Amino acid sequence: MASTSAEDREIAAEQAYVDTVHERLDESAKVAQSLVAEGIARGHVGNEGALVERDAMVYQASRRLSALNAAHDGLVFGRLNLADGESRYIGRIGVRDEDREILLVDWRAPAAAVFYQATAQDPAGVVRRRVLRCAGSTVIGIEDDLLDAAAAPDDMVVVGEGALLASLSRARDSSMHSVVATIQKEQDEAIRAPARGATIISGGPGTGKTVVALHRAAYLLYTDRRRFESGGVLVIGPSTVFMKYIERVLPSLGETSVTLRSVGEVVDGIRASRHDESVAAAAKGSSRMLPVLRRLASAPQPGEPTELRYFYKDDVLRLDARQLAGIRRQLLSGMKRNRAYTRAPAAIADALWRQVSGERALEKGESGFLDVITSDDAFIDFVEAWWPPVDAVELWQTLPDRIGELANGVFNEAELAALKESWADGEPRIEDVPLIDELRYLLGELPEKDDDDDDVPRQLMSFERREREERDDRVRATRSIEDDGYAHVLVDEAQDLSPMQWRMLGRRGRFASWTIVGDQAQASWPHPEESREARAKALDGKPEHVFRLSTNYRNSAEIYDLAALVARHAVPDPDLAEAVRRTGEHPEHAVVDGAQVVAEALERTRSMLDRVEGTVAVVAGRARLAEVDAAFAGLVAEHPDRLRVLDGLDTKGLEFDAVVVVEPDDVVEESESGWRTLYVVLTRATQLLATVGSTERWRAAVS
Ligand SMILES: Nc1ncnc2c1ncn2[C@@H]1O[C@H](COP(=O)(O)OP(=O)(O)OP(=O)(O)O)[C@@H](O)[C@H]1O
Repeated sequence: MASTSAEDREIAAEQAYVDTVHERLDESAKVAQSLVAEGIARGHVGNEGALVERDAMVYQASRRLSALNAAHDGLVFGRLNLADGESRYIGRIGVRDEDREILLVDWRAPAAAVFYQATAQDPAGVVRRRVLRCAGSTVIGIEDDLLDAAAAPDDMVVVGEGALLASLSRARDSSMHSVVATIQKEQDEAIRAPARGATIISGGPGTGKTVVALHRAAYLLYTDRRRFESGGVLVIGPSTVFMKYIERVLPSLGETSVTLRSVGEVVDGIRASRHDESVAAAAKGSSRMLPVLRRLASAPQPGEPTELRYFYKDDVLRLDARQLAGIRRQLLSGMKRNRAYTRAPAAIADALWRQVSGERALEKGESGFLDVITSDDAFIDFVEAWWPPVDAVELWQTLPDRIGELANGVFNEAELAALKESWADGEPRIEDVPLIDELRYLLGELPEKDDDDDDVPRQLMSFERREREERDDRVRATRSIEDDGYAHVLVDEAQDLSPMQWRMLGRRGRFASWTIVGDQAQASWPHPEESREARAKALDGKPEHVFRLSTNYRNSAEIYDLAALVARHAVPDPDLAEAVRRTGEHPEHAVVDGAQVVAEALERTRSMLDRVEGTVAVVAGRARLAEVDAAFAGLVAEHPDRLRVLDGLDTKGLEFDAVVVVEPDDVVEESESGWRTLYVVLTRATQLLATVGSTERWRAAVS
C-alpha cells in the first residue's frame, strides 16, 4: 500500500489530465453551441431546403450538446497502463484533442473492452487498471488493481481498496446510478453481446441485471446508431416507480434516444399504474382472454340496427338480421373491422341491389342505383350506425356488461366476479393494457389520413416536432398501430410478464432484436409454463443467446442468507447468487400483538432512518397498505426523499439501504405467488432489514 502522499501525488497527476479533457469537452460544447446558432440563422434564409437543413443541423448539434453536457459528471473514470507502456484513459464518451489524437476512449469502444475484461489470471496486456472517483470534474479518489505485477515498472504506484467494494458500500438515493466504472467481466460479456436474436440475461437478485440491461442499450446505440436510433429502442420495466428509479442511468451515459415505458404504459395515451388483485390479474393475463376479445371485436356493437328497409322507386328493399350478419361475416373475413369501415357502404348497397326487381328501378342500372343510394342521408345514417368506427378503449369499457355472454364457459364464476369488480370504476389497471392493445390490433386502424407531415422521415421532421415527441414520449411516438415496431426491445423483470403481456410486446418486437432480463424465483405471474410458451411465440423462433450473472452486489450476505431460505421455499431450484459483502448486521424480527404491529414498525423505521444515510422502505401487504400509509404519513413528510411506503409488487427492481416489512405473512398469503413476492421484498435491502409481525408463520415455514 502506498503512502498518503504518494496517493496525493497520483491524484494531482490524474487531475491535470482530467482538466485537459474537460477543457477539450468545453471547447466541443462551444462548437456544438455555435452550430445550433448557425443552424437557426440559416433558417432565416427562408426557403424550404434551408429550413430542412436548419432542422437537421440544429437537431444533430443539440443532441451532441446534450450528450456533452450529460457526460460532465464522472467524465473520465478509468485508466489502463498497458505492458507496452501505453496509458489509455476511459470515459463516458470519446474525446479527441485538436489534432484528432484520442484523449479519452468511449467505454463502449473496442479499445475499452479490456478495461472490463482483464483479470489477474488473464491480464490481457493490462498491468494496472485504475478507477478514478470524481465529484463533478474533481478527482477525489483512486482505486487500483495491479493485474500483472511482473510487468509493472519499479516506480508504478498502486493505491486504494478496490473500486467495486467502495462503490457498493455507498448510501442509496432515490435513483439508480450508472456502474460504468466498475462493470464486472461477466456483466461486460452480456452488455457487449451482439444484437442478434434474443439475448437472455438471468441471475438472482442484485446481480446487476437492470444496470447491465441499461448499459447494453447504450452499447447497442453506440455500435449501430443509425439502426437503433431510427428504429427505436424500447425499454420495458415493471412499474412507473421503477421507471423513475432508472431514468437517470441512460442520460448519464449520454443517451437520450431510448423509449422507457413501464408495462402499464406501453400503449400510447394510457397510463395504468395500479395492479389488479390476484384472481382478476390471473384471468386478464391468461391467453384464455384471447377468444373473448376476438369475439368482442367482431360482435355487433350494442345498439346497432338489426334491420334495414329501403324504398327505391317501386321496390321495398330489406335486409334482415340474418342477412346483415352474413354481410358482417363476409367483411370481417377479409380484413380488420375498422379497415372495413370504407367497404361497408358498398357491401350493403351491393346486397340491396341484388333485390331490385321493379322495371322503373332497373332502368337506371346498377350505377344509377349506387349513385342514388350512396348520396342518400338515410342510407349513410344506417351504415354509420351499423358499422361505426370502433375505438379500442371504448370497446374495452363495454367488457363489464358483456363478459358474461362473451366468456361463455372460459372463466368460472369467481373469475367473472373478480373481473367485473376490477372494471367497476372504469379505470384501466396494468393488466388491462394488453387487453386494450389486443383490441387495437383486432380492430385495426381507421383508414384516415393523419396530419400532412406524417410520412416525413424522422431525419427531416421539424426540430420542434421531434423535440415535442421526444419530450412527451421519451423519443418514439407509436401513434399508429402499424407503427409500433422497434429495432430493439429490452424487457426487464421479464419473469413477471403474463401471456397477454408477451403478446403486446411481441407485436412491438416482431422485427427487432431483444434483450430479456429476469429471474424466475422472483416471478409474480403464477403460471410459468404458459408464460414460457407466450414468450417463445413473441420471439418467433429468433435464436437465443443466454448469459447468467452470478454475484449479488446489492444485499449484505446476512440479508441474502435469510432471503435464500425464502427462495428455496418459493421455488424448487432457485438461481441463487453469491453475496459479496458482509456487514455484521443481521436481519431483526419483532413479533408483537396484532394491534401493535404498525406502531412497532413505525418505531423500527425511525431507528433505521437514524442508522442509515440513504433510503428506507416500509413494505406491507395490499390489504393493509392504506392503514400503514396513514400511520407513516407524518414520518414520510419529515423524510420525503428518504422514506417510502410500498406494497410488495411495487418494490420490484428497486433497492433501499434499509427495509421494514410489516406483517410478512400478509405478503405471503395475498396471492399464489406470495412467497416469491416476499423473496423480492427481502432482497431490496442493501444494509438493514427488519420484519414486524403478529406471527412468525413464514419463518417457521422456511427454517
Ligand atoms: N459492476 C457493478 N459495480 C457497482 N455496482 C453494481 C455493479 N453491478 C451491480 N451493481 C449494483 O448492484 C445493485 C443491484 O443491481 P440491479 O438492480 O441491476 O440488480 P438486478 O439483478 O436487476 O436485481 P433484481 O433482480 O433484484 O431487481 C445496484 O445498486 C447496482 O448499482
